[in-house]
Amino acid sequence: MRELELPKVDLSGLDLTCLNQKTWAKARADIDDALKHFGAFEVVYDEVGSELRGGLFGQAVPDLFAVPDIEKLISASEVPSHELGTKVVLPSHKDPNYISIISQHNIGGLEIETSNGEWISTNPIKNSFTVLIGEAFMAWTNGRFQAPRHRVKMDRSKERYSVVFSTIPSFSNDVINPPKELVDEEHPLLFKSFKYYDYVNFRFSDEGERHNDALKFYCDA
Ligand SMILES: O=C(O)CCC(=O)C(=O)O
Ligand SMILES: [Fe+2]
Repeated sequence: MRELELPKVDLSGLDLTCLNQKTWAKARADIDDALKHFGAFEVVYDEVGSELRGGLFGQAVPDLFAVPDIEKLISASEVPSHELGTKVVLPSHKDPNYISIISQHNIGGLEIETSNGEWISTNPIKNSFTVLIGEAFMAWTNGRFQAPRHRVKMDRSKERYSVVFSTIPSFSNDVINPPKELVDEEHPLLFKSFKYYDYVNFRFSDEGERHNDALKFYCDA
């Protein structure tokens, strides 16, 4: 059986000052298709060069983990030898935010769940990032795009770094409401408008953690 793969969208060389070019129209259509089907895609972007990545993973991230308090956290999670082997180290979840752009270094392990419950392994290459949408963006699109569940599975004896760039609403203007163009008879409103940070507080509360679909419970229309 062929292994499932996330769709790849190549944005290398696209001119950011000229968004009405044909190449952008194709990129937008590819992204729209990927987000409708998977809520995620692999973006190839050569402009983030190996030097920048090298600086991030070769220096900035290890330096961060060398800070004493962070080191304590790492050693607290050192793995007993009987638990070695490939395991889920970050349980399946949806991100609450708009968009996560994830860069994995050397050791992959991020997996995305499809709508029929299959898991897709990501295969990050040197010039790619995994992009996935969160619950706030799903609500803003009135469910046109689904926020995918994802998890990290890896051999726990290895050292893995990943960096997540996350887009979130501003503190002063955090009400999530779909634009009126995305709500009509065929697409009735799915989520009542909600304040993002109130939802995040609920999501990570004991009660919120008990719900498999916290967003639906919190603001189902
Ligand atoms: O480490 C990764 O690849 C993913 C991390 C993640 O899903 C998260 O921080 O929400
Ligand atoms: Fe996540």
